[in-house]
Amino acid sequence: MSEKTSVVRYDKDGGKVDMKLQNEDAASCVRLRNEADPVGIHFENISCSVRAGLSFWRNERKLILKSVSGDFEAGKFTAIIGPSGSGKSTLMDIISGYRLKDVTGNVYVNGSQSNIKQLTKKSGYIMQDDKLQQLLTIEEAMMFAANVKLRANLRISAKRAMVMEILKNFSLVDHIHTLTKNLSGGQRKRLAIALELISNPPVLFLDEPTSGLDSKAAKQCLEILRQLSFEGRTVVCSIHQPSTLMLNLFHNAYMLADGRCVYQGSVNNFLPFLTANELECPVYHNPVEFLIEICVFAPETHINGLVNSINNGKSQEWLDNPTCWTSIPLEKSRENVSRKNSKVQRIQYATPFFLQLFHLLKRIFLISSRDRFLTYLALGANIATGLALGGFFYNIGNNAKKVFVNLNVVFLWVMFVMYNALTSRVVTFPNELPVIKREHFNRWYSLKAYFIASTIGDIPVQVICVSLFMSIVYYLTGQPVEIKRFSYSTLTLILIAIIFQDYGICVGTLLDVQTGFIFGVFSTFPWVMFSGFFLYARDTPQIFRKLFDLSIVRRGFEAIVISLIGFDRKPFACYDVFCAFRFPEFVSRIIDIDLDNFEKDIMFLVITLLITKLCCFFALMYKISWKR
Ligand SMILES: Nc1ncnc2c1ncn2[C@@H]1O[C@H](COP(=O)(O)OP(=O)(O)OP(=O)(O)O)[C@@H](O)[C@H]1O
Repeated sequence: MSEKTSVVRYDKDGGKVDMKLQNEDAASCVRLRNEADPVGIHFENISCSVRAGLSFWRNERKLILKSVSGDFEAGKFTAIIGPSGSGKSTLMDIISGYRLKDVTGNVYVNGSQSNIKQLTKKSGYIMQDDKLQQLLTIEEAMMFAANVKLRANLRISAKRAMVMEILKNFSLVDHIHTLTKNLSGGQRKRLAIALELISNPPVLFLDEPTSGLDSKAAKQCLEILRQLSFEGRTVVCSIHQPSTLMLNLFHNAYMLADGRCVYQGSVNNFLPFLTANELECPVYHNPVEFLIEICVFAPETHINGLVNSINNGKSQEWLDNPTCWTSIPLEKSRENVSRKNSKVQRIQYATPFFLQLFHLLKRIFLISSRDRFLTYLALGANIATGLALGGFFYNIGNNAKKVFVNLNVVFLWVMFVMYNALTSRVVTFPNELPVIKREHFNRWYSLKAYFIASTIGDIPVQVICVSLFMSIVYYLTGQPVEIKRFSYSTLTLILIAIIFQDYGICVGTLLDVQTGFIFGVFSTFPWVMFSGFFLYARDTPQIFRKLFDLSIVRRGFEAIVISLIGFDRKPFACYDVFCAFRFPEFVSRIIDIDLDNFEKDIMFLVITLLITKLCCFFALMYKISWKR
């Protein structure tokens, strides 16, 4: 029998439970913690420019980082400080590999030949406004991270033990069953760090981890980070204006002013550096605040003096134990931070594709089951609209006198399903984007796995909502009670819903909520105009006729009309002496619909769906991977 080790776990109420852990699990847990090698980062002549102004014609550019150099020493806790807008986040984005566009310069990692993707592989980046999955508990969020970020062959009990150990260090065990949306700001920040620590990256980048926290929570957060650096990690965090107490928690400081380096060195050398530059920091004055004030208010010449004194970050004079970077063979270790080079290597994930897919799907269904409000809202909207339309147009489906009213109702079905699917995704998807961005950038899972999981996860929602809506409205409006006709028209509406849902995701990916909403609704206008409902193709000039064939609304509308009045439907019932529109073929000719087009329409919708899916994927890729 294998030996067991005692590990403390916590039950639902936060009480301690003695968990017997297989010795192998304990060993894997320890092994994982010790796997990281210290990583030192050196960067040289990093510049970054952005477009200045909105003119498309003139390519005016503004330099936001001006050839800065510096060192983030292995196993040290370094603060990037500086006035607002000095370029702290930009520098962090560049060194972490998050920003690749319009960047020049070199990054050296431990002196070995590497590129920016290799550094990304070794690091975790916790962004300023890190968005977490709101509807997962701390334990679920951590276990999801453990499942996708740790080796697949690691036992679940080992993963669990590791999660509990990290949570214990972050004082989060008492809240493991609390939903992340209910956590305090400090707890959320700690959870964001804990999530990245699961894969034990040797480098951690944190953009303003203390923003929005009170001084106690900020200090607690920095103490944890300092502790992580003692364990051999290189921890770099940007911080706006640290108090003296906070500053003393860091080993090194790297200070920027107007995109240039004005100080690099140990925190202890801050005052001697000021004195060496003939700047006398008043007693009881925070030296960082003092230097920031100088950078903000003093004339340009003063800043130039500081930049020259520190050689824009190249000088290592004020670091306690400067690394001898000159011993590195530059040709081998040098790596330009350009996109071209960074794309050479493919990202590797800890778990295989299908496992990523499995865990993502599990999370999607868990979140959907928790998102009661949205679920009830979606179901409620479909039931209410179905009842309203069914009530207004009660039992008209077989009435020869109301044939055209019935067609209006069908068009309303299409409009409802289309706008419902489109707007719901335009509004909700931008909230999901930052989470995907963070998780994908930190190599939790591939974009392909996420996309396929979310596609599969969205299908049941659309199928249930549309089927529910159709069951009500189809029955109440008195359409033919035939399974074939009902299933054909429902299938068509489901296809329309999925196409417009994907279109909504595309728009929501590329635009913000307000612009996306306006653009999304407005851009459907051509499809509606050429739907053949307001205007028949035969009444328009020849050159516009093809547009009717390309309209998704037209094809969807036509397919539903055919499933209702096509397939050799019997004449409509006539309750008057004479009814002009008793025969479905005659009606179809009047409304310019060919009753043999059903397969073609469905084929068109399926191809459009595939194209929209591809567009969605590329939009996501553009936003998350390429536009960096
Ligand atoms: N895409 C962009 N287009 C135009 N200007 C930009 C862009 N990105 C950054 N900037 C500008 O670059 C400068 C540096 O921005 P950055 O966010 O790095 O500053 P920061 O030091 O982190 O500021 P804060 O402490 O306020 O967060 C700012 O003036 C900012 O307006």
